Order: sequence, then C-alpha cells, then structure tokens
Amino acid sequence: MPVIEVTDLRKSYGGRPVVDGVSFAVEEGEIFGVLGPNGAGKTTTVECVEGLRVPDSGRVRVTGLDPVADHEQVARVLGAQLQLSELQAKLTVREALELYAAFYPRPADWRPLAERLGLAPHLDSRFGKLSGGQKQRLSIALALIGDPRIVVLDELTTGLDPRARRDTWELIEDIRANGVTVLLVTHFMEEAQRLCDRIAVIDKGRVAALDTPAGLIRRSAGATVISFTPSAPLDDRDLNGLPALVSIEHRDGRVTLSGTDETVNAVITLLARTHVTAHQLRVTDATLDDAFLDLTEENGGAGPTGATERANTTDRPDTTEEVPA
Ligand SMILES: Nc1ncnc2c1ncn2[C@@H]1O[C@H](COP(=O)(O)OP(=O)(O)OP(=O)(O)O)[C@@H](O)[C@H]1O
Repeated sequence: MPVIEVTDLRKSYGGRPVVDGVSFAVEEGEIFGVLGPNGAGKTTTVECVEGLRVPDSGRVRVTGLDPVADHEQVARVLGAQLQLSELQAKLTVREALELYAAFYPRPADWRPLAERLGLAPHLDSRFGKLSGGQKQRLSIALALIGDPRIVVLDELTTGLDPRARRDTWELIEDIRANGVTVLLVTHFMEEAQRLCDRIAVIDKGRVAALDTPAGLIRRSAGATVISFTPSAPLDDRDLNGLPALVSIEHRDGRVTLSGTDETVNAVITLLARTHVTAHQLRVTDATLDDAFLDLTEENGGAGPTGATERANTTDRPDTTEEVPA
C-alpha cells in the first residue's frame, strides 16, 4: 500500500495555477524523486503532502491520513527537513537535537542518530559555526528525530560542494536502508539518477512523466550516443540513412550521432563497409539530463534539434550541474 497518495492535486496563487492536477503514489521504502525546473510547483506539492499548505482541490493522504485535518498524527509519521534559517546561530548541535526531540512523544535517541550522521564530534559546536555540509546533516538529523516512517528532503544538497553532496547521498541511502521512505525534491539530475527508485518529473504544475531513472532515459529520443573521429569523411547520405537516427552533429572533425543500439550497429557496419577507421570511438547512454530536457517544455521539448545540441554533453566528465532556469 502506498504511504503517500496524491490525487489530482490543484493549487493556485492569485488565480494562477501552480499545481495543476498532480497525481502520484509513493510506496513504502522507496526513494521517490520530485524533479522539475524552477517554479514547476515541486515545493508547493510537497508542502501539501506535509500539511503546510491547503490544496484548492484534490486528495492527499499520508499513511491514509489527511495532512491538513490530521496534522498532528501526520507530523508523527512524516519528518520534514527544517529550514536552516529557523535555527538560532548560538544554539549548539546538542541543544538543537535535545530541543527538537522534546517536540515528539516518542523521539528517536538522538545520540546514535548524531553518530550515524557524523555529528558526534560537533555536539558542542554552535550552529552558526558549522560548515554547509554539517548544517545539512543537522537538518537531516532533525527531520529524523521524531523517528518518522517518511522523510521529505527538499533541495537538500543545493549549495554543497561535490564531496559534501556525495556524503549526503550516502546518508540518504543509509536512511532508506533503515526502512524510512524518502520523498526527495531535487534540481540535480545526477542526484536523482543515483538515488531515486522512481521520479515524477513536474513541469508547469503537471506530472510530465513518472518512471524509474532508466525508464525516463529510455523515453528520451536519442537514448544512445555514438561519437568518433573518422579517418576519412563519411557520406552524409549514408549517415542520414542510418536506422533510428535522432541527430547528427559534426564538430572539429568529430561525428556525434544519437539514436538507439540499432543506430550504433549500423554505424559500425557502415564504417567497415567504407573502410573508414573510427578514432576515439565512444558509445554512451543518454543521461537523465537528456531525458529531462526532452520532457520539460521550457527547454525546447523533444526533437532532433534539441538532441543534437545535447549529444555532445554526454561525453562530459561526472558533473553535478544545476538545471538551467
Ligand atoms: N505563497 C505564494 N504566493 C504566490 N506565489 C507563490 C507562493 N509560493 C510559490 N509561489 C509561486 O508558485 C510557483 C511554484 O512555486 P514552487 O516553489 O512550488 O516551485 P518549485 O518547483 O519548488 O520551484 P523551485 O525549484 O524554484 O523551488 C512559482 O512561480 C512561485 O513563485
């Protein structure tokens, strides 16, 4: 049975719909991602799940409870990440943990929690003196202190350096390994791809797609990208005739094609037939970035032109770029 159910959720501000019929269900034990461009309605959606906003219409249930009508009971099963600005700079880590534990009838023991989150050496440090990563870990600890079944993490790793971000990912996996369901709002494709079992891509207040990361990538128009530098020019007619081809790009003597495995096999056959050698041949899968751009309208939507530009980006090293607004 799903632990979170959102059905046809709608919310407008000043007559402008920002959540426009969103539906999804999160199963127990999942890391479920909510991904989308700026202003897509992600935070509004999860705040309705947390009971912090009242929907205009639609139905939200958290373990069968209504987050608005049954707010207190929902607060016991659902841990929300604290806005870090709400913590006083002079409060120590220990004081913050003790204070927040006191809000719950059956809190988790904060000591092992602090240990697990690497906060044990910093118990006497004041909040204002913590690094960005330590602050984030404290905010996760405070979200978990009520011993919730579900935790909502919104833009958890924004502003963290790559190492702190990776450490935080391990923590999130660790939280799930302890049986907690995670609802994760993120901008970072790599984060969503690495962590989430399923992702709802939200665009302009609607669910543009809901699938596993691999499923979203498969939907992307050019799911496989092959690039090489040919030893002699290839005939454009041959390239354009390749099966399942989505895009072709020529740059600095290098050819980059996106399509499917069928395209890749046909290119290899073409190279053999024309006795052309492919130098620095690379075959890569499209990334969630590519799928995201295909699925969200503001970035140009699906189509060969968009895919052509992106074909190049798959060769990039392991980056954690934010989605352009
Ligand atoms: N209280 C409010 N009053 C009026 N407009 C609001 C309010 N809260 C949010 N909005 C607007 O609703 C839209 C959706 O906001 P929301 O924060 O849900 O999006 P988001 O997908 O989380 O965006 P981001 O990734 O930028 O945080 C935005 O245009 C935002 O400016």
